[in-house]
Formats: sequence, C-alpha cells, structure tokens
Amino acid sequence: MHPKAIILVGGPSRGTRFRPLSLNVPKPLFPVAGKPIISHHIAALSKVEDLKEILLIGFFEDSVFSSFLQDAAREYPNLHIRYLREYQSLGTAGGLYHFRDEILRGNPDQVFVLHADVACTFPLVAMKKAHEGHRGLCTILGTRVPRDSANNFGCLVAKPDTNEVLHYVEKPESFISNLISCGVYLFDCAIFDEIRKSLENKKGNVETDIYGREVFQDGNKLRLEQDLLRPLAQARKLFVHETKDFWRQIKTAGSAVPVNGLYLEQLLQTNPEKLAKNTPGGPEIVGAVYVHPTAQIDPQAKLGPNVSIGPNVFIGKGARIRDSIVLDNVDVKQNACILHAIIGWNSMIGCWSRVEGTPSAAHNSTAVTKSGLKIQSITILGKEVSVKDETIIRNCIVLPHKDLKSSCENEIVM
Ligand SMILES: Nc1nc2c(ncn2[C@@H]2O[C@H](COP(=O)(O)OP(=O)(O)O[C@H]3O[C@H](CO)[C@@H](O)[C@H](O)[C@@H]3O)[C@@H](O)[C@H]2O)c(=O)[nH]1
Repeated sequence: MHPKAIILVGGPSRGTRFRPLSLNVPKPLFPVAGKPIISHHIAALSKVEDLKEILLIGFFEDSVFSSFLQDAAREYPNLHIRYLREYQSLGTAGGLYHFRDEILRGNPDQVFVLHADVACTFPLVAMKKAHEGHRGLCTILGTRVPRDSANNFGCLVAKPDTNEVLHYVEKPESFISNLISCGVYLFDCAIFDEIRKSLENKKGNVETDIYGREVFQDGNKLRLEQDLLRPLAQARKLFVHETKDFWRQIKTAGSAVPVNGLYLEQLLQTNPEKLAKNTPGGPEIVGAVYVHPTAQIDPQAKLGPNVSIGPNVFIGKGARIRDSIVLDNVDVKQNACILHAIIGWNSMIGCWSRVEGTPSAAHNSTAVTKSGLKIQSITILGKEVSVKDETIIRNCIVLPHKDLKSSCENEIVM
C-alpha cells in the first residue's frame, strides 16, 4: 500500500477565534510544545510506512508556508511536503477535488486527510491497519466526548462489533451520540468517484452569481462532512477507529495552553530528552517543560508544569511560570508570575507583576464569550505588549502593542 497525506490548513478568514495571536502567525504555524501545530501532524505522518508526500491545502498566500516548508524539508529529507493554494475557500472537500490530479499523481492507493486544527496522538498506523481489515472506503478517527459538548462535532453511531458507521450527523441539534469525528480520515483513492457523484448531486443546487458564474447555493463549497461522509455512511462504506488517547480541537487561542500540556506530557513519555531538566545551579523545573536552547532562564526562576518557552526569551530571578506559553523574545522581569497565559512575541512583563488566567473547565469548549460576556479563561497578551511593574492582568485578552500601566480584570483590551 502506498498512501499520501493531506493537511487541511484553512485560510486567513478562518482563524478569527484564534485572535489576537492569528494576527501575527497563521494558526497552523502557532507553536505548541516547541513546534508549529502542524509539525505534530507531520511527525506522526512521517512514521507511516511508504508515505512519501504530504500536501498542505488551504487558501493562505503562498509565502505564508515557505520558511516552514524549508525547515520541514531539512527535518524530513525523505518526505516531499508542498503547499497547494485554493483560489478561495472551497470547503473541506472542495480542495481535495480541485487538486485531485496532484493528489492522484504517482498512483497512491490511500489518502490520509487531517484537519490542521486538532491535536491528538494521531494513531495513523493503527488506523491504517484497521482500514485494511474492512471493506469500507473511509476510516474516520473517533473519540468519546462529554455528552453536553458532542453536538459541536460530527457525531457517529457505529455498530460496536464491526465499527461500521450507521449514521453520521454533522453538529446535530439534539444528542445523537458522544462518539465524534476527530477530523482525521483515511480514504481509499476510489473516494474521488464518490466526490464526483456528490458534486453531480449538488449540481441541482447550482445558481448563477452576479458575474454569471455557476455557484452552489451554499457558496460554491463542497463539504467533506455533509456531502461525502453522510452518504458514505448511508452506503455502509464508512468505518470508525476509536482512540482512547487524548484529542482536542484548537479553535480559540486559549485552547493552545491545554494542548501544549498534552503534547508536553506525550514528549515526557516518548522523548524526555527534548524537555528541560533540573540541573545543579539551574532553574527549578516541575513536570513537563520545553525551553528553547536560546532562552535564558535565571537559576532562581521556577517553571512548570505545562510551560513552553520560545527562542530568545529572558526570564529573571524569582519569576514563576506555569501552564503557559511564552513566545519569542519575551522579557520576564524579576519575581513576575505568569499562570494560565500566553505571552505574545516581544512582550515585556514588569517586576512583581502577575499575568494570570483561569483554566478552562469545559472540555473542548470553543467559545470565547457567552451571552455577550467574555468567559473566564486563559489570559492572552498579543505581540509587543508591555506590562508595567507591580500590575495584575487577570482573565484578559490584550491586543498587540498595548502598554498596560494599571491592573485589569475580565477585559478585552483593544
Ligand atoms: N483547505 C481548506 N481547508 C478548510 C476549509 N474550510 C475548513 N478548512 C479546514 O478544515 C478543518 C475543519 O474546519 P471547520 O470547517 O471549521 O470544521 P469544524 O467546526 O472544526 O468541524 C469539523 O472538525 C471536527 C473535528 O475537529 C469534526 O468533529 C466535525 O465533524 C467537522 O469535520 C480546519 O483545519 C480548517 O482549517 C476550506 O475551505 N479549505
């Protein structure tokens, strides 16, 4: 078997809940556990036997991924990784169909499709084995979520003995099942015939726009979920492979903090040498902590658990950081405290200041506000924010380039 892989990276109009961080970096390249979100996908794909090509498909400018692709080519010399740009958002299956000739070049027999905005252990090898053991056209990675959040996802009802999916409903209005789609699929290449069929069905929905072009009623998009997976389930060609490992969506900026923690914990089990260690005369490290080799940490600082420190960060004496991501070139002065927060590039946190958020209780919550009010959650400072000495910033989202001279709580600082 010779598989290829696609990562659906979306485009600039989609990362809005990831603001203010997506103002400076596209969400798929935001670093968690020391590397861009989609590097975790690529690391897992690199372990699939005979997989040689990965296509990132999205509607960002071409230049957005160029330096990432150069780094990836150095790290994975045996993988060919490219970016293919949709001229506009074509929907989760539209890009697959548009680039079908590229995808089918070299005659692969299977295609992995991974959403960029999910984090998990990506058990792709196990999924492939399961896929080859049944007669379906697609195996979907599934996970169980709490009942009250299930309706935010694609819900699956499957036969427990065969894992055959009997019903697939995308974000149903009422509860159907707590087994949901993780946004990770393995398709046989015969799927392109099914996409063609579903396109033909949609042709009945064609209208003409003001420029005389043919568009589908739902904005010229082909949706993997409604237009493909649902009919596949009806035809009994969809199977689920349930994972018991962690799985999270990365929608809001704050969701990067728990995801950072999960990936760091995974590293602690698989590659502990990549994490910071307690050394004589070094800072105190608690649990899983990643520190970039160029960062300077005072020996009297205390970090962790669940902390990632980016390149060229400086952390002063007596500083305390836990459950946080500190991005490049941040200066954390003496005795500052950072808890449940993301500190944007080039920011400065003054002496004895506190920047803190609240851990989000809701599993896989995707909302930033509820009934028009900001939900208490991770505090996020955008790029180049400065926090004056002895100031407390609690449960806030702060846009880039702000100078915070007095304390604030539960605010979106614009
Ligand atoms: N290339 C491309 N990518 C897209 C497009 N639209 C969305 N994507 C990418 O496709 C993924 C899914 O995005 P959404 O459309 O926002 O769907 P969702 O609300 O996250 O729900 C989907 O994912 C859940 C798992 O995270 C599923 O449970 C659910 O069924 C559904 O597939 C993201 O990585 C997003 O960047 C598009 O037009 N083009």
